[in-house]
Amino acid sequence: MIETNDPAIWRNFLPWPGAETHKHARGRLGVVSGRAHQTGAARLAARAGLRIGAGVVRIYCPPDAVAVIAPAIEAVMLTPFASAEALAREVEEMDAVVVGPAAGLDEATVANIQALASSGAALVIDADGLSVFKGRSAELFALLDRDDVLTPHEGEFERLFPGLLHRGRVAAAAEAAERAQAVVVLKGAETVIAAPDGRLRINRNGSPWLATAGTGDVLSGMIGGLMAQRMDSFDAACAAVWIHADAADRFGPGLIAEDLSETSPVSLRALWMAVRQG
Ligand SMILES: NC(=O)C1=CN([C@@H]2O[C@H](COP(=O)(O)OP(=O)(O)OC[C@H]3O[C@@H](n4cnc5c(N)ncnc54)[C@H](O)[C@@H]3O)[C@@H](O)[C@H]2O)[C@@H](O)CC1
Ligand SMILES: Nc1ncnc2c1ncn2[C@@H]1O[C@H](COP(=O)(O)OP(=O)(O)O)[C@@H](O)[C@H]1O
Repeated sequence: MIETNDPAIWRNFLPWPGAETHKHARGRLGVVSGRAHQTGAARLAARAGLRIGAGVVRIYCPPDAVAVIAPAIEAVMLTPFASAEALAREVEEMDAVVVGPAAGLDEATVANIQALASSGAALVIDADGLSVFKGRSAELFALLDRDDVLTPHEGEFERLFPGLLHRGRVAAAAEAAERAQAVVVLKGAETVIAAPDGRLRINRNGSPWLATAGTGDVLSGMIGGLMAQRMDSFDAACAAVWIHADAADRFGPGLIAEDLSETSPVSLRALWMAVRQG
């Protein structure tokens, strides 16, 4: 019997600010943007990370993207980087970093992930950050720590683990976490979350309203936002997957990815009240 991803399991581990908290202590999240014509995904992830409680969120972007992103953000901050080495230096202060959404399927993305892996930040790798390693997944796995998180949909999963889905989604996710030695979030109507130590949960509050562009980018930001606040990566992934779906369900018809960050505080408040009531 696979454990259902029930909030009662991780609710008490959710991070809340205390009287002595300041924004840097609360947790710092970095999000790597793609080039000038591919910046929306990073902005979606960054806003989601801020909404879920990271105290500081900074987008790192190629220099050509500054003029596009700067007018489209407020609380989220922005730093350009001109090379993978520069990115590695800039993210030194970050607790967690999201990389991959609309990053581009090219060697620059590979180099950026290699550079990020040498930083102290825990990584959430999504979208192009996964697809770019098609046919060379061992290179990606060699870079990962056990607290890093991969967030593939089935198409991306097949690129990294060809043929594995034939075993069924649950067995496939568990084997993938073992091979990657990282947390794997296999997205879908019932998202499966697997850790390299064998922990395994299946999420059953999935919402079909999530079947719209950019919702995966939001999820990566939510996971990264909780990891930046030092929540265990597996629990952070489980909590974010549940909150993401709960927020979608609360919004319902007409949902677009942008709405998730605006609705997630309602989900968070319900969890916060449940924790306070013991
Ligand atoms: N606002 C934005 O800037 C957005 C940017 N996005 C970025 O755009 C880039 C390309 O996105 P694409 O949607 O083309 O790339 P995908 O890898 O999602 O899709 C490419 C192909 O993969 C397969 N596929 C997709 N989802 C699948 C699923 N759930 N199960 C099985 N197969 C599936 C389909 O054959 C699809 O044509 C990515 O970097 C992505 O992060 C998207 O996240 C959408 C929003
Ligand atoms: N029918 C569905 N039921 C429940 N959740 C869904 C459904 N379709 C998509 N989702 C969720 O929506 C998100 C889509 O992510 P992804 O495919 O990466 O999209 P994008 O790349 O556009 O951001 C995932 O969290 C996935 O679990």
